[in-house]
Amino acid sequence: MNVRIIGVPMDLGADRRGVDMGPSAIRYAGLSGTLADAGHECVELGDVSVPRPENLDASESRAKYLGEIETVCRGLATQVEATIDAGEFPLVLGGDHSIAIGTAGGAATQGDTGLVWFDAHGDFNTPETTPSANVHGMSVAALLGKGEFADSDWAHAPNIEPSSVAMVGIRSLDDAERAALRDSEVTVFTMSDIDERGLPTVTEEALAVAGKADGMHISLDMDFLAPTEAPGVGTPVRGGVTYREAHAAMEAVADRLDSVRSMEVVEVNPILDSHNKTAELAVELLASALGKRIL
Ligand SMILES: NC(=[NH2+])NCCC[C@H](N)C(=O)O
Ligand SMILES: [Mn+2]
Ligand SMILES: [Mn+2]
Repeated sequence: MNVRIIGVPMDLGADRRGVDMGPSAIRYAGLSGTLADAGHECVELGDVSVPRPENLDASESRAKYLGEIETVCRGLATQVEATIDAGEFPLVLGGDHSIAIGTAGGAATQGDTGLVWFDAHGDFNTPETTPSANVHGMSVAALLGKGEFADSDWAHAPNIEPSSVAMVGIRSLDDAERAALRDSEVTVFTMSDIDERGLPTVTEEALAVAGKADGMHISLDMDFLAPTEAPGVGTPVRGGVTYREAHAAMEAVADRLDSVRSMEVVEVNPILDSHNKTAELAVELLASALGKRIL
């Protein structure tokens, strides 16, 4: 496969600084070499430019830096679209999870699109419900045009139907977010589902939900994993999936790779990490998702 690597050093969507260094840490952990060893041609497109928060004012906003995030996501969506149009595979490195509005939005320019969201969080808040005003907690709601995002031509992606969205690994929801998810047609596989039925089964079902669409986008938030495995994330939540479970989930993605249009890994924060462990794990998981096998 021809893979184009796009970095998005975005930290405007989250409270903890440092996630902007995620793309560098993932590259430093050997991404292109690992993917080349797995038989992929990799082209490095470098980073999308992101404004520095030091020069901006986010006070009083219910969605901090939304204007800047819009500009970045519009640019990112254009690059993702161009990559798919060229017959290549966009692999996007975050940055905080607000960038998914651009990545998934770009994938959705191609038509009916499903979404698999591996995350501890639902990212289903809107500016009306958010407790933090952080846009990384709103990405799925934005893509589905919830609340204030209904009229937004850059965030709302009408080609993504809620019934083609599946979340896996969920264990932290805000009250209004939980109510909104319950009311929606999004399929949510919580950690309880994983405990009862196992991650491979649950991931298969999530891929089947998203696979009803013509193509799908895979979004991997590293806080999907237990913080013991992935300490370098800004919003860790105890009780996530294990190292081996995460690989199994990514191997299930690889089995469906023909219908995967794009993928991203987000929320790697090297400042909070231990010896780049989380970035190294991100590289391993991306390789598994793109077809690397033990034997
Ligand atoms: N992509 C993430 N890590 N999102 C965390 C979101 C946390 C919380 N639900 C919020 O809205 O602020
Ligand atoms: Mn997330
Ligand atoms: Mn998360």
